[in-house]
Amino acid sequence: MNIQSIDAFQIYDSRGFPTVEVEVTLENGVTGSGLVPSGASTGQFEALELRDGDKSVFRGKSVFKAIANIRGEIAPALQGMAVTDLKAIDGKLVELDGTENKSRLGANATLGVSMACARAAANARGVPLYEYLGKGQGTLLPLNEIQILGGGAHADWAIDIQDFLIIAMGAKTYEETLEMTFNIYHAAGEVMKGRGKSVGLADEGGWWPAFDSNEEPFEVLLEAVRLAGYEAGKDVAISLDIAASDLYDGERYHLKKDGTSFTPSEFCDLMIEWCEKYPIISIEDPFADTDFDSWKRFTEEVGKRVQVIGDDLFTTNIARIENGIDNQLANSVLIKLNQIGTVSETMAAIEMTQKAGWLPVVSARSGETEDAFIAHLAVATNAGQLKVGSFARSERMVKWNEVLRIERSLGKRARFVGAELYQTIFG
Ligand SMILES: O=C(O)[C@@H](CO)OP(=O)(O)O
Ligand SMILES: [Mg+2]
Repeated sequence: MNIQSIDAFQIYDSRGFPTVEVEVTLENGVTGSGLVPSGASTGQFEALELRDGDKSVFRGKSVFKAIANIRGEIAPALQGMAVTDLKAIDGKLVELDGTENKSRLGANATLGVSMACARAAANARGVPLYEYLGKGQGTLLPLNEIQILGGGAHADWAIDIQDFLIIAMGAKTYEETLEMTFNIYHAAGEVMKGRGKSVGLADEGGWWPAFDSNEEPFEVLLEAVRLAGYEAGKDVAISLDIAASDLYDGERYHLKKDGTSFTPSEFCDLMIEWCEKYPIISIEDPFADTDFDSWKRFTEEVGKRVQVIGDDLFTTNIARIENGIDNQLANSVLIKLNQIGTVSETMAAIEMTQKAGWLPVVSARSGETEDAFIAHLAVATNAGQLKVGSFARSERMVKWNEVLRIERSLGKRARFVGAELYQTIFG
C-alpha cells in the first residue's frame, strides 16, 4: 500500500474562492482525495494558507503556488511511502516545510495531501474513514452546534457577534439534534420575516440579519424556539461564537452596531451578564486571543455551567492548547484541520484536549467544500461535538448527512450521549 503519485488541482469553495483538491494514487491503483476548507475570521496564530500574489489585495486569490509545492516538492518526497503510516507521512510534511506555521509549503498544501493520504489508506483497507482514523474505537455520534443567525465577518458586519447557534440539549439521538434545530432554524426565518429583518443567508447558511442591536438576535432566537414548540434552557440552549479577536483593537472591544466600546474587564462583565440573562450553554472566543486575563477570569466565574471554547485562542495548536490547560483559560477547544495543517497534528490536539478533561468541538470553516472529512474525524476521535455552520447549504448538509450514514454503518455500536457530555467539564 505504497504511494505511487500525488496530484493537486484548483477547485472552488462554498464562497466561490479558489482552494486545493489533492488526489493520491497508490501502487495498487486505489485513490483518495482531500478538499481543503478556508476561514474568513482567521486567527493570527493559524498555520498559513498559501495564496498567490499580495494577500492584502483580495482574499480569494488563486492557490497555484500551493499546488506547485504539492507537485514539485511533496509528491516526490512522499512517493513510495506506506500510505497507512499517516504519522510518518505527516511528520515528513512538517519536516519538508520546516517552518513553525507551514508558511513555506502552505497549510492548504500539506492538509490536502494529509487528508487524501488518510482517505486512500481507508479505501485501500476497504473500511470507512472513521474506522480507519479511529482504529475501530470511534463510536460516539456528536451533539451538534448549529448556526441560526450569522454575523461578523460572515455577514458583512450586519451584527458584531459572529454566530448565534443552537445546541439541542434535550435530544435523545443524533437525528433529533438535526430535527429540533431544523425546526428552530425555519421558525427563526418566519420570525425575521415577520419583523421585516430577513435579508438572506450568511456565509455558513444562517440567516443574514438586519438587526438594530446585538441583543435583538437573542430575542429573535428565543421567539423562534418558542414558535417551534421548545423550551429554551431545557430542550435547547444558546451557543455563541463572539469571534472577539475581530472586535478588539489591542485596548478596547468595540460593538459597532450598538455604538459601544469596553475595556477588557468591562467586556468580561458583559459576557458574564449575557450568560446570566440568557440560556447560554456554550460560548466561543468571548475574548481576543491575546487577552488571557479575561479568559481566565471568565472561565473561573462561569466555566462550571458554560462551555468556554477557544478557537482563535488555540488555533488547534498543541503548544497553545497546553498553555491554555496549564493556565485554565477555557474548558473546550475548537478543532479545525486547516488551522494546523495535518490530520495527525489535529488528532493529537484532540487527544490532548480530552486527556485534560476538556471537550473538543470539531469544526468546519466558513469557506467549505463538499468534503465530509470532519464528520468522520468527529466520530473517529469520540470528540462528541460537531460545528458545521447552519443548514440550507449543501457544503454544510454533506457533513450533517454523513454522520447519519456513519450511524447506519456503525449499527448497534453507535453511541449518543447528548448533553451528558458536559458533565465532564461541569462536574
Ligand atoms: O470562527 C469560526 O469558528 C469559523 C467557523 O464558524 O469561522 P472561520 O472559518 O471564518 O474562521
Ligand atoms: Mg470561531
